[in-house]
Amino acid sequence: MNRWLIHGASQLLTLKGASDRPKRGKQMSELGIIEQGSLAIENERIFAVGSREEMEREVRLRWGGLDGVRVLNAAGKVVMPGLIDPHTHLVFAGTREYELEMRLNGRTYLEILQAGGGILATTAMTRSATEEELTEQTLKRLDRFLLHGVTTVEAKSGYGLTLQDELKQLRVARRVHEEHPVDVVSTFMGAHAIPEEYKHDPEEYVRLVIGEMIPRVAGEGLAEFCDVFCEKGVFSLEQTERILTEAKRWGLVPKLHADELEPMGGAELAARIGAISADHLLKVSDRGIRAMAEAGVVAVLLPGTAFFLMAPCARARDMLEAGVPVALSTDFNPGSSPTVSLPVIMNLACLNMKMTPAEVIAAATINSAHAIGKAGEIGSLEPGKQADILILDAPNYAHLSYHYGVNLTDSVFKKGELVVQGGRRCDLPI
Ligand SMILES: N=CN[C@@H](CCC(=O)O)C(=O)O
Ligand SMILES: [Zn+2]
Repeated sequence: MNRWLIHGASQLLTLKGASDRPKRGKQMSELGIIEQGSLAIENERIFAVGSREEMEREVRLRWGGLDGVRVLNAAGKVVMPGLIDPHTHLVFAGTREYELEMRLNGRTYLEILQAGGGILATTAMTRSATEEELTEQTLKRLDRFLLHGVTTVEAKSGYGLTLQDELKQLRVARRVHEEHPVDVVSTFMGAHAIPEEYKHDPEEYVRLVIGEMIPRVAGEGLAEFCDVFCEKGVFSLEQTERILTEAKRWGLVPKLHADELEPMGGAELAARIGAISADHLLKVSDRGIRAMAEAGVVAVLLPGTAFFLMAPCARARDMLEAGVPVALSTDFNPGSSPTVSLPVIMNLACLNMKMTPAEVIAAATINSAHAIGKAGEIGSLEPGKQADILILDAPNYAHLSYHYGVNLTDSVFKKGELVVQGGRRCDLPI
């Protein structure tokens, strides 16, 4: 029996009460804080949460004392749900550091893509890599996510762009999910770019995505979601709608890269088609914001991408005021956001989108869990939920957005196992 008592945190952030529906508006600032909070774990799950005194009583009653219970003293620390990253392009080969200089010299992100670079450069490198090579590189990245307090990531395919190479990426995502403590939730994104070989007949590629890729991915149970890069010169609104409609028919839940570089009506489509999230949204219209609020589509905002592409951020405050549930993500990928640090993204969300330190915590935990349909299991510290827990070396939550670029992760529990302690992996053989 695995039993832990995490004891006497200066702040324990429960984020309770939002497992059924994501937090919106003022709820985003309510973190359900327990001062001098304690939490008990039994096997993979949280079994009780409360004040120090309540938990001492509970532990005596339920466990008959502390025999066989491991105790972690969290005095002076913050205990909170493990961070959840709901939008990454985790599985790829190679890097694109040279594009930074091209962009600094005035080339735009889309120009680089249209010239066969960008996503297409990573596609070429990913196609040439073996499943073994991709697995090894992806496991390393997951280690880095974990050391930054992240316990679940969503991962998109989209650097294969052939049936076999898309399946290869998704198989790697499944394999690392099984091998690594961080949970990986998969999204099929065959419609990430038009591959070179279909440049002169993009419609033919859309037919391939719809007719062959979606049935195979869904048939093999390799993804839960389907995403499309709905953007000028990439996939049109009409093509996006066709792809996502077919995905739905196969049981894949729609997501969208929406209104990132040009206003395309992506947010409106997300609402209309019943997408679980619409992501990016730098150029979203007022109508799109209203439609998302009405339909309850989670806005996954990616201020690290805006920062790295030197673009103005999404209008987070307008979305929050309109009642759109907001989540945050790294958008980790080799082109537009090569960072694994969700805490840095939270800091950027405060400084560049004027979200508060409390709002960004709700956005990167319970609302991120909603963006990937997992809020019944993770995203808050409540009895019965998976024991995915982050302990910060800081006396209150505001430190997370304040020490920018500093990793405050002290300890991490994943499914009730202590996997990071003192900022280092502690579950590996020496
Ligand atoms: N915008 C499209 N896709 C990714 C970037 C992928 C890449 O540049 O490799 C994004 O979300 O930013
Ligand atoms: Zn993306």
